[in-house]
Amino acid sequence: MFKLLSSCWPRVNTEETRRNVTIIIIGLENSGKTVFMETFHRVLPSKIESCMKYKLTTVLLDEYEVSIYDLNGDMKGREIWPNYYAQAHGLVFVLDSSDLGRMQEVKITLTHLLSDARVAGKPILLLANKQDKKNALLPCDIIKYLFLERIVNNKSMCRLEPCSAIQNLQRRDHQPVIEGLRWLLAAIQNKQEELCALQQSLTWSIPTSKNTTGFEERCAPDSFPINIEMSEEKEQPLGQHSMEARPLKPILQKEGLRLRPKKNVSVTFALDESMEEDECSGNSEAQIITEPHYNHSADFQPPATYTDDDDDDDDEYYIDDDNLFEEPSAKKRMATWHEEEMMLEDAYEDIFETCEY
Ligand SMILES: Nc1nc2c(ncn2[C@@H]2O[C@H](COP(=O)(O)OP(=O)(O)OP(=O)(O)O)[C@@H](O)[C@H]2O)c(=O)[nH]1
Ligand SMILES: [Mg+2]
Repeated sequence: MFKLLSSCWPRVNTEETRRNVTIIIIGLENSGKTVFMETFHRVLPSKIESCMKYKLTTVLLDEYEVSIYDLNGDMKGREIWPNYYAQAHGLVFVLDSSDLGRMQEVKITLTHLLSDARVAGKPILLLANKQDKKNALLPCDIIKYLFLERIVNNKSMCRLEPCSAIQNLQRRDHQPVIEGLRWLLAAIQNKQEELCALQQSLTWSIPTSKNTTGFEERCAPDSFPINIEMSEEKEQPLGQHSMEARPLKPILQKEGLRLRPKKNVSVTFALDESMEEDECSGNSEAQIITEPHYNHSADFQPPATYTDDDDDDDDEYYIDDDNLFEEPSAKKRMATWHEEEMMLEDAYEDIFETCEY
C-alpha cells in the first residue's frame, strides 16, 4: 500500500544513537503544510512514504530522526487527525496568516485540538505562514485573534513562528522553519519523560509502515538514548498533574521583553513554573499579561504608548507592560482594518459566549 516515492537516506554511523521522534503537521487546508514538507525534504536528508490518508516524511536533523505525518486539512482530513495524536510527540500547526476570513475557524480548530487529552502537554509549533503576503497578520495580532494565551491552557509549550513557506523555498532561506523545528525537538526532548508516560496511558493505534517503529519502541531506552528513569511520580495517571489548566505567561524568545517594530519575532509561551527568573524579571510584566484583559472592546482599542528608552535612534522599542504584544506596525494595521475587523469582532462575541477560561 505504501509507495516509496524517493529514498535518499544517508548511511549514518550514528544511526543507533539517533533519537526517534514523531510529529504531525496539521492545519486548515491551503495553509501550506505540504510546501513546508517540501522544504524539509529539500534541505534535510529525508525519505518519503505516502498513502491516501497521509504523507510520511522522515528527516534527519541534528541527532534526531524525525517522522513527520503531513495530514490533510480539509474537513474529511481533520476527522482523521485524532488517530495520530497519541503517536505524536509534538505538533506543528500551520496557519495562513493572510486569511483573516478563516481566523475564527483556525481558533476553533486549535481550541478543539489543544483540549484533546492526547495533545495536552505536548509541545506545539505554530507556523504563521504566508508572511510574504501584504495583508498577513503579525505574530502579535495572531496571538490576540486566536486568544493563544488562553487556549494554550495546559502544560504545552507553544512557539509561534512567523514564516513564509514559499519564500523559504524561493530564497533558500530555510532558517526560520528549521529553527522552529529545532525548538520543537528540544521541547520534546525536555518533555520526553512525561510524553512517554502519557503515551503509555493511552492506547491508540496509528497506521505505520514496516520501516517505522511504534511509539513504545521509540520510548524504549534503546531507540531513545536518553536514559529514562520513570519515577513513581511520573508513573502516576496523567490528567490531574500534567493536564491541569494553568495560566500561561508569554515570553518573547531571546528578545526578552524587547521588540523591534519592523521585525517578525518568534513568540514562545511558557508556564509560570518553567520560566526562568530572568525571563520574567520584575514579575510585573507577566502579572499583567495573565490578567483577563482580553475583553471584547479592549482587544481592538488602539494600543497605548510605546517608549524608546534610549536616544540612540536604534528603532527599538520598549513596550509598556500592558501592551506587550503591540507593535507600531500592528497598531497601524489594526487602525486600518475595516470589514475584516467587523467580522472578527462578531467572531469574538461568539467566542466569549462559548469559551470558558
Ligand atoms: N503566498 C504564499 N503562498 C503559499 C505559501 N505557502 C503555501 N502557499 C500556497 O498555498 C497553497 C496551499 O499550499 P499547500 O501546501 O498545498 O497547503 P496544505 O496545507 O498542504 O493544504 P491541504 O493538503 O489541502 O490540507 C499552494 O498554492 C501554495 O503554493 C506562502 O508562504 N506564501
Ligand atoms: Mg497538503
